[in-house]
Amino acid sequence: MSILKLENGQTLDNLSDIQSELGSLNIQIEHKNLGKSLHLSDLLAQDILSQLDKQQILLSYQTEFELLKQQAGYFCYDLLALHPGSPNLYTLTAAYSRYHTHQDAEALYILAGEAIFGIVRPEGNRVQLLVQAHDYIHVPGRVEHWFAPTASLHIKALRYFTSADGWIPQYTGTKLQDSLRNER
Ligand SMILES: CSCCC(=O)C(=O)O
Ligand SMILES: [Fe+2]
Ligand code: NI
Repeated sequence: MSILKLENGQTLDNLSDIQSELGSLNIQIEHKNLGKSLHLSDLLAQDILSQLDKQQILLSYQTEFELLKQQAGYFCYDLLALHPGSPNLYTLTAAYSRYHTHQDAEALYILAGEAIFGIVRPEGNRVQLLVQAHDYIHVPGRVEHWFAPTASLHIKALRYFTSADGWIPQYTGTKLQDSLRNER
């Protein structure tokens, strides 16, 4: 389930409270357990996935993708799978965890593990959203954010793209450290 931390340190874990806090940015957050096979849960529990494993996982969510394609106009989807032993884990997370925007919307469905989105709200204050298994988030284009796995360093998620370009980051230079300093 998602948890939202406000800049004043208050945390919200009630989904409708979180949805209204993020409403001003039109960020969509849902929690839906799509209920899959036992075999799939075994795959999602594995760190090392073969190409075939990854294909199987993607195929398992094809039907949901087709539905989302109609509803939200997604173009394609892929699988993000990070674990402590992932090659170039730190290069990836270093890039993701810098504040950035992109033209395209950024949407994920969390399959396993967890991650944090840092988000700048229109009034300039910053919030952090923890997303976990079965959470679906849609961040509209041009919303300033960062993304990082939690200390568990485990995250598997479907990433939904609205164009072939993907999420080309425009780094904003907002210092993460500053935001942490501002957050009590
Ligand atoms: C790794 S998925 C989310 C990271 C991100 O914000 C991005 O790639 O733009
Ligand atoms: Fe992003
Ligand atoms: Ni759930």
